[in-house]
Amino acid sequence: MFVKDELKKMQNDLNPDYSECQRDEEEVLDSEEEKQRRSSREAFLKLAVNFLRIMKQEELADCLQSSERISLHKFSLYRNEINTFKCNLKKKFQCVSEGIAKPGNQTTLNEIYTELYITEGGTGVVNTEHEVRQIETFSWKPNRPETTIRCEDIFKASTGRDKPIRTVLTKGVAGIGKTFLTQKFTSDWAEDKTNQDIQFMFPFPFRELNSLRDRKFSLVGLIHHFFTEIKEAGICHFKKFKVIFIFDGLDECRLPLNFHITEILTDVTESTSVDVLLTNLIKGNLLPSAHIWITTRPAAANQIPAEYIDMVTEIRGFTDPKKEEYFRKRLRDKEEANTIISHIKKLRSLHIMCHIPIFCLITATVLESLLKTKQAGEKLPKTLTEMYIHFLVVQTKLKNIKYDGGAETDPLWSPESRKMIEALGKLAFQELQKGNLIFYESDLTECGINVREASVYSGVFTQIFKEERGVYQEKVFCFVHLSIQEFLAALHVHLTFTNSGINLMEEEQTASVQTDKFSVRQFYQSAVDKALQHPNGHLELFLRFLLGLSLQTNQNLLQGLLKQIGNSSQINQETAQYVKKKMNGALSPEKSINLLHCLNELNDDSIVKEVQHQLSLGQLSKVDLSPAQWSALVFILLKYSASEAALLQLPPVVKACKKVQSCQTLSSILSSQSSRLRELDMSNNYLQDSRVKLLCVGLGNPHCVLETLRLSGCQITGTGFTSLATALRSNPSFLKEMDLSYNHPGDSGMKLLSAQQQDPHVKLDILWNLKLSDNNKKVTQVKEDQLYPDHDLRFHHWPQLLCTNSLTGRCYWEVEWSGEVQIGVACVGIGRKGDGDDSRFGRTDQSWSFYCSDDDGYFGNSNYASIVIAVPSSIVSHKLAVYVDYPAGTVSFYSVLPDRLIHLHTFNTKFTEALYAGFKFSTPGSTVSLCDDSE
Ligand SMILES: Nc1ncnc2c1ncn2[C@@H]1O[C@H](COP(=O)(O)OP(=O)(O)OP(=O)(O)O)[C@@H](O)[C@H]1O
Repeated sequence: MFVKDELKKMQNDLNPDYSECQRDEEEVLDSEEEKQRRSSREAFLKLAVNFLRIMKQEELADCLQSSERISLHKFSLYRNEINTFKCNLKKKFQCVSEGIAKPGNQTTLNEIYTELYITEGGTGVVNTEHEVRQIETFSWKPNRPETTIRCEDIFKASTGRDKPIRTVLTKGVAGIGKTFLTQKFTSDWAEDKTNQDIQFMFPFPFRELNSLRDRKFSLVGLIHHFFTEIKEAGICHFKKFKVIFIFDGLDECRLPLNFHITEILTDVTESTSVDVLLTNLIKGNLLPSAHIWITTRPAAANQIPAEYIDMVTEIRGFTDPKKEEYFRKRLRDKEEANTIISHIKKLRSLHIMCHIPIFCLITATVLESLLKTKQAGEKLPKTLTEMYIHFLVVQTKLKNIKYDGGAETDPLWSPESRKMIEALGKLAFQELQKGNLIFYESDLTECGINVREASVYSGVFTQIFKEERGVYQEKVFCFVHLSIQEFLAALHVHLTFTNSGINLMEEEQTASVQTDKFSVRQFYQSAVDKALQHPNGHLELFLRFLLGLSLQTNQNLLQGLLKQIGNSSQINQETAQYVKKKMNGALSPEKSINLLHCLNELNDDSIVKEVQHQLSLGQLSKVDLSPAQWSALVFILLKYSASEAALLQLPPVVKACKKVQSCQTLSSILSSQSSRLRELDMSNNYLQDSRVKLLCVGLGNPHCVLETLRLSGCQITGTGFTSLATALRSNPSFLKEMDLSYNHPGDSGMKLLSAQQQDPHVKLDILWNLKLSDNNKKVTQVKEDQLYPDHDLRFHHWPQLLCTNSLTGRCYWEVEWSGEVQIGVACVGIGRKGDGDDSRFGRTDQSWSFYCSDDDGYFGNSNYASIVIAVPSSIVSHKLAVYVDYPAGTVSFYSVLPDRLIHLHTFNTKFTEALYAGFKFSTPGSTVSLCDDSE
């Protein structure tokens, strides 16, 4: 029976038509009897394979041997080894090395892990902006629903996806928690908490793969190399299992990944270089059923062509409540946690930066230590430079006490500590210039850092400098966060200048007398110039730190390490002036805003204050803003949650905008996630196509929430219309109203916009579609958009209009109509904006009208009262008469027949404001014409 059953199963295994789900009834059970049965099966299979080989049926033998059944058998047979594998993974990720580990007081991943906000979407497009700047323009109030993903669901398709997800690319700036997330994902699986349908999870950090650059492996070999338990269990067949490969830190990859090479590899046992192995795995040539998860900093995301990525996700860090949760987890003293949280909340810049977990870690370390030693009246750090200086001081103090046996009161900067910081600073600066974020032994040696010392050091300054050991001997080093590297680089440049007078910011370096005022001024100004020249803004944070270090208060904090520069307050003022001058030149908004941050580091908040003052006075519209003030305005609007009143002022402000730069600035306001700008009126500005194009960058950004855009009389031609149409196509969700009158769209421009209006995704509700003709006596509702000059009295939503002359005394007129229209009168105070009833003919008590329809006949309307008139077909006419007796307060309607008038209805009211004749249209093609003899 057993033999018969097994043979049947084997037959099924060798039958290509036999489906996967039919195999599923083969379950792995744990009972003793089951175990025995499994080992008998295994033996029987081996026999069968042997027989097949003797019979020269090699192909069948191979097939049977590599079948899922064998693998499944092995999977269950090697359960112990697999448990060891899981156990080791668990151990590996359980403890996190944060700061100086106190023996017996190690933090575990599960204790400290705080949920990250992860969103689905985004493209693999590279972002060349500086990462920290990207973070700062980020706010936690998404303007539209975003698909968020939980850590354990990274491979679960969101609704609407029909294809299973094979490859996921997760982006996130430095220190945002990519590695932590992959560790949590793996350890939750290893702890049997989540994703239990997955049989194997293999985490491979790129920095460890780098050390295998010159070696050859098969995929199985690579797995065995990293995970010896798998090798020892002899598991070689992964084809039919659910396997996840996790590749963390693509940005650190030093393997030459080339996706255009033709070398196709499908055999998991064939050896090749690791880069070829990886590209084939990612492309799906190798193990097409495996899942692949790659994490990367944004700038490196484009190394993998988009076609090989099924889903892109982004880690956005901590939400506001999670920031607080993190601090509470980390700082066990409740009171301390409260003080720190409230300090951070008060300082918006710090609060924003705390979206990044690593920054939370730095902040917590610094503030925790300062709170313990703070004297009464002493202030907590407010600027970035201050925070980083304190961080360095805290770390050094800890190292002195813990490793050098020093006391709390000992001088902070021993010659050794100074030497090491100087060397690390040199390394930081040199590598920053080269764009390197990870370094090798040779890089360290070049900066005079002995690897043995450095390895001691990595244990000492754990928070500053990290040493990682791959599976092989080669060690890789990095600063725990890019911003630490930038800070130490700035410190190095400053130290070099104060110690030797050499200005590293200049191309040609000659030593000068550092006390010479001219050279000190030149030093800071050349740093500003150099940072501004950098195309991608990669020296922005560096510059903030360097200028921050020019403050005497900050230099005092580093006494013993940094020599003071004489007369620094005058120099600071001059530097601030220089920065302001630069801000008024032609700069990108990003660079202007960074310079504004630099002013903040220099303790100069004059521009922000000026603009805030103007905002509070409500005077902004009367002031011609300088580009620097523009940047400040953006900064205030984005960062300081401008009051409603301030925002309402924006349209007139924007009216005053003429410069290219202002358009760029506006564009960045519109693109910002925290932008709340709903209405933009740039009418009667000489914008032309070029500036409209700049504006369209913002308009097309998915964060733009603009609802009304007025560009009347802006000299826009077909090209500008093309940019507008493109922008509207890429971000159709919000714009409802656009005034493009008094421009020169030409035929092509008109066509583009009408095509746009047909697009069901575009809610372009108001483009005028009432056409005036016959000397303005006839109105037709048309499908094509008509462009008219904008006018405050125009109805923005409803297709209705009023005549120009007000009605006084007694008036009578006749109107010929067709289609579906309303004819009547309205007070001048009738609403004009929005789609509410207050602006709708017949629905408001400010209008009295008659509805006329080819299909439904007549009925009267005012303030919702419907007066249905039973009209016998003999008296239905397409001519309606209106008679208004203003002093008496009556509006009468008549059906005009060839030989008589038939009274339909009279509304009785009391008129208190000017009254106008008006019409509303309900379907395209409807018309009304004022008859010639109307009075
Ligand atoms: N979810 C989290 N909960 C608590 N702390 C976190 C979390 N994510 C990150 N951290 C803290 O931030 C530090 C940096 O995180 P991680 O190394 O995961 O960042 P990363 O995005 O991989 O950065 P990089 O690009 O520099 O490699 C961690 O060591 C940890 O201290």
